[in-house]
Amino acid sequence: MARFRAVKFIALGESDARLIELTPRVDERGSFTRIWCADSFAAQGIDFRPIQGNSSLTRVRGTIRGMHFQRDPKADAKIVRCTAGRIYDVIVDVRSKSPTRGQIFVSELAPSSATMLYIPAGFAHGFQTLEDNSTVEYLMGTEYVEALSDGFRHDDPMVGIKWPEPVTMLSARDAAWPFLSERKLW
Ligand SMILES: Cc1cn([C@H]2C[C@H](O)[C@@H](COP(=O)(O)OP(=O)(O)O[C@H]3O[C@H](C)C(=O)[C@H](O)[C@H]3O)O2)c(=O)[nH]c1=O
Repeated sequence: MARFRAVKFIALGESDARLIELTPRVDERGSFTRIWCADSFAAQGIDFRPIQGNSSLTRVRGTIRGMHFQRDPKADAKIVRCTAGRIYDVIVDVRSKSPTRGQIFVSELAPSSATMLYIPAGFAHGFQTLEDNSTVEYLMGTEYVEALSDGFRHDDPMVGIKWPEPVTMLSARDAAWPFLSERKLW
């Protein structure tokens, strides 16, 4: 029985976030790709178990979703994958005691790249779409708790994220986050 070739975990800077290179198995019908494998994550020392799966469709290029995170005790680790279109994905370490606190890590995700992103609990996450009709699939390590849902502005000067394109759409909630200078986040 042919074994699946292992996926490849690539560290993002000095952080515990990982870009994961998947291994599509191609044949004349198309391809088959293993997305989640407990053994692969355990072998990397990553304690992550999917609890919930989500999918978002974003119709207009240039839309930004984020920056979002869930507060303790339900800080959410997640696996993120772009299954249609293309996204400029941004994570920011908001853990007050982390050696990479406040650091920004950027990845471009698209179906063709056969990659996905492991985002540990304690990171804020957001993305800007680089094509119309971009779909993002998530595996979440905790359930969604609206009361613990939190975030900050995509253009918060205390963070300094550089987005690649003009912003075309933003939810009212994402436009209304307080500036970090008005709150103590880390
Ligand atoms: C996250 C979530 C949301 N919802 C409900 C709440 C709203 O009624 C609706 C849309 O939620 P929201 O506007 O927060 O969707 P996004 O702006 O795409 O938020 C996501 O975008 C950034 C980039 C992320 O990393 C998070 O996964 C998530 O916060 O779905 C649920 O029912 N379950 C959930 O797990």
